[in-house]
Amino acid sequence: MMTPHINAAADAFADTVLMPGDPLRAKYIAENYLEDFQEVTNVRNMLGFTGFYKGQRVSVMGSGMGIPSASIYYHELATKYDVKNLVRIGSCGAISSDVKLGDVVIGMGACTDSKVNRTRFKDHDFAAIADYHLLEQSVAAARAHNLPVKVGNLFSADLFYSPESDLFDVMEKHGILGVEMEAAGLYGVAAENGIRSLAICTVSDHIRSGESMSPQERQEGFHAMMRMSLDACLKF
Ligand SMILES: O=P(O)(O)O[C@H]1O[C@H](CO)[C@@H](O)[C@H]1O
Ligand SMILES: O=c1cc[nH]c(=O)[nH]1
Repeated sequence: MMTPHINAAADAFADTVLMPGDPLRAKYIAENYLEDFQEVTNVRNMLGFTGFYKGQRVSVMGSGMGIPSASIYYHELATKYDVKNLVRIGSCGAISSDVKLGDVVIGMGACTDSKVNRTRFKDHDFAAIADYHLLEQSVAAARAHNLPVKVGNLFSADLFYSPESDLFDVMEKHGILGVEMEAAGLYGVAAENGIRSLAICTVSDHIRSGESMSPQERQEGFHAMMRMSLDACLKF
């Protein structure tokens, strides 16, 4: 079986796929956390792997950056590979001084300046929300790891380099925990196809202070999020 963007066999993916934007973060997770793993797809170098974590079959695959790229993979995994749970494990920028570099935030909801959910939802405002079960199990896994996650709203931006700097003030006023580029699209695809989804992000940049992680830290450094999301998968 193949889609235009995934060259994996029909049964190549586990029910749960963890999805960083970066395919090399996916490779890193497979190599460092999964046993008996195999590369199952590599079209355009958007690498995907399936292996075992604490005895449970789990997959990890890159999504690319931004809702248009990621939605292709979310859609094909949901509709062609019968995947049940899509969990984004990404990076994000923080705005509030209450959210620090390295903090893990979970998107109970995701606002966006993208039109994709309006396109799906007859131009009305679709409330892009996480699946409650995945959220609950992820918060429980974080507690078990003594990882103080923050749960709330994300903002999925079309532009990484936005000219609208005053939008960050509006986001902060409305309690946005993290700015990233895929969660609202993920929640839209999941709702459209009746599957479960969640976005978990590690803060890699502070938009106010200018603090920023290196590319290598973004690829290989999010161990707290990797461990808690893999442990959460055991309960999905
Ligand atoms: O680190 P990932 O998961 O790619 O997530 C964030 O990083 C990318 C931008 O640098 C965007 O994809 C954004 O959502
Ligand atoms: O979209 C993103 C991702 C990481 N950091 C940001 O500031 N924005």
